[in-house]
Amino acid sequence: MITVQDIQNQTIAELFEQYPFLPGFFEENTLQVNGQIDEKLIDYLKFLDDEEEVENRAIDKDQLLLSMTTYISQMLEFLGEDEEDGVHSITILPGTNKSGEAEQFGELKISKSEIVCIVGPTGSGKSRLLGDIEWVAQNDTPTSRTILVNEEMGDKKWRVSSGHKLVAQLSQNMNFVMDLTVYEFLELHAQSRLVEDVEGVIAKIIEEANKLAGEKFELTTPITSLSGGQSRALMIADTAILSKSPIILIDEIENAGIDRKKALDLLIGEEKIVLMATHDPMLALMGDKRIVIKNGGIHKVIVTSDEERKLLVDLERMDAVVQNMRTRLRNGEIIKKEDIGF
Ligand SMILES: Nc1ncnc2c1ncn2[C@@H]1O[C@H](COP(=O)(O)OP(=O)(O)OP(=O)(O)O)[C@@H](O)[C@H]1O
Repeated sequence: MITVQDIQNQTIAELFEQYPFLPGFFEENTLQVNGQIDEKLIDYLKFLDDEEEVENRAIDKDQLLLSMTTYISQMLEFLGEDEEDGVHSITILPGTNKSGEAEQFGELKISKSEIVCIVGPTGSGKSRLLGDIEWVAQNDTPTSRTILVNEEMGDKKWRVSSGHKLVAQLSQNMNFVMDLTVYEFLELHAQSRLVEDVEGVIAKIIEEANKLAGEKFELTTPITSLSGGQSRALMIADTAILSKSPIILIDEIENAGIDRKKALDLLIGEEKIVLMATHDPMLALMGDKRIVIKNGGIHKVIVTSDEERKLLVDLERMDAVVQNMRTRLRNGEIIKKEDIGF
């Protein structure tokens, strides 16, 4: 939070540079700066020592300073740039499995730049764990887990705040209902994030999305006619490039017909916490750790070993062969034994 003390001794020029949206506040409050740009804010506001001015404006110096401070804090929060509000870690505190038995781990802390995979049989509760994190559960979900943010009890503001979402979620179903072209969709999204270079950002997102998707699509394509893989690729590129959320939750990227390794590389390029539920061995080993879910509970947490990391290289090679075969089969080619390459 910004305080009055933080701003009152800075010059107006310094404040305008630090908070580019502040001139808007001056305009709204008919505060003329003219030649006083290099004065300290507190000195500039001396004209409000005059009682007549205070009466005319119906605001005194202290009130004005306070409302300016609130405005700056709210704008920073809205823009997602409040440093002190940054998320450094989340911590999962144990709850119960599907049989109501207590989960056997003390607590599980996940920090910025960590990738954690969630593995376990179908229906074991992987999506439920992602759901708990998204909801910042406070013993109020079927698992009774609690999620701490920065080692503190999660603030319920994360559940409702639209300008400042804790998580960006990429889920299995990506159904668009709006009648927009890819360009219009991205434009709306970029504008709502107050991006300055909207055109540049849109170009970057479509370029990255097309690197992930098998079949290329255009900015003029209606989003409703994108294939499952294409819309997934679009959402991944959009999330990686536009989302300010500190946590990315991914529920299965394997079946989408996109280049999964590139997708993950794109997503983890930013300093974020990434949690990914997966059935795919290659993706599971790309994480720093993996959470094993059994019967709805966190059964084990395994740190990826050096040996596993080395094996990942072989898995990636095998995966490339399979992907290549998929592409060639799709293109109507005939596969031969030597195409397998090992
Ligand atoms: N600890 C728990 N206590 C009670 N219910 C649970 C618990 N964990 C999961 N469930 C419930 O079990 C069901 C299956 O869980 P979920 O959908 O998370 O499985 P999944 O591992 O993601 O499956 P899939 O691999 O098929 O996507 C859901 O209805 C979920 O709410």
